[in-house]
Amino acid sequence: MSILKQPFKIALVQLAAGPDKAANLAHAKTKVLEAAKAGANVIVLPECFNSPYGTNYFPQYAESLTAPNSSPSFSTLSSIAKETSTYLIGGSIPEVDPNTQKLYNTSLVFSPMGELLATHRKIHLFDIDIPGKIQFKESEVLSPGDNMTIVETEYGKIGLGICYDIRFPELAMTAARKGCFAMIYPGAFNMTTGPLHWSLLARSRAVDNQIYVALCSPARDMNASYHAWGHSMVVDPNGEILQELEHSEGLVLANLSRERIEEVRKGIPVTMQRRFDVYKNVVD
Ligand SMILES: O=C(O)CCC(=O)C(=O)O
Repeated sequence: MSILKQPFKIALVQLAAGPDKAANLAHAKTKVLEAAKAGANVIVLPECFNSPYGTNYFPQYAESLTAPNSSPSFSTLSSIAKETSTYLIGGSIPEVDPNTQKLYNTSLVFSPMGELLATHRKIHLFDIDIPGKIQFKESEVLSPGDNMTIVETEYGKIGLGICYDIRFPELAMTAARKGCFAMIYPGAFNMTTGPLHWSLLARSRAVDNQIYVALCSPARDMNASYHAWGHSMVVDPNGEILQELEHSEGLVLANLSRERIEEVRKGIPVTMQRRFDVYKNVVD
């Protein structure tokens, strides 16, 4: 049963990021402060918000998260969450594990007190090859995470994924069955798969599980090597898009309520109608 304990406002910050990490962090801070001023209680940043997106950039921008003081992104996110008294889903950053030298695409989540609540390493790496359109192979440099992430907040449980993770319905389904009322995905789709699948996947995960789904993208920069689709959006448990941006910087603001989840589940009670006796051996 997905429980949303009390209504709240979510903000998605669609941000432009350039090569200067310190400038990216300062810019993120300005925009998160704006979102908090607009009344947001939970604020989400995009995938790779502190660097350009690309396999060649990951090693250069990676930070070790074992000692928070040595990670400028960790300390900035923590202090912004505290300053704004909001839950901050810190998009993602390239992470290096200093023991293994392995790199990950990692999201850090902070409480309104600035405490680290969760660390999600992208589970499904973005390896695709659509001839003539786009070729990308994150696994050339990144390692995959091995854990699902569910964040406990005062509003209830939120499931977390990063970008390509949204293509795997099992992740959202499992989170919903563990009681999450929303899935949040910082993500950076592109100009090929963005128009085809971004909104379709968000609406699918929402309607499959009758939960809220939020996708937060970087703004599009046509001078960068990777052209992000943008279109950050919040989808309600009925698959309806509550708010969507175009490709420029901006803020999505949406109110999430338990009543909406209950209304949708009452009208179309699929959560009560599943036939696990028929398809219980999903993994087989
Ligand atoms: O799934 C896609 O089409 C895009 C995924 C992506 O850009 C990513 O995982 O970073």
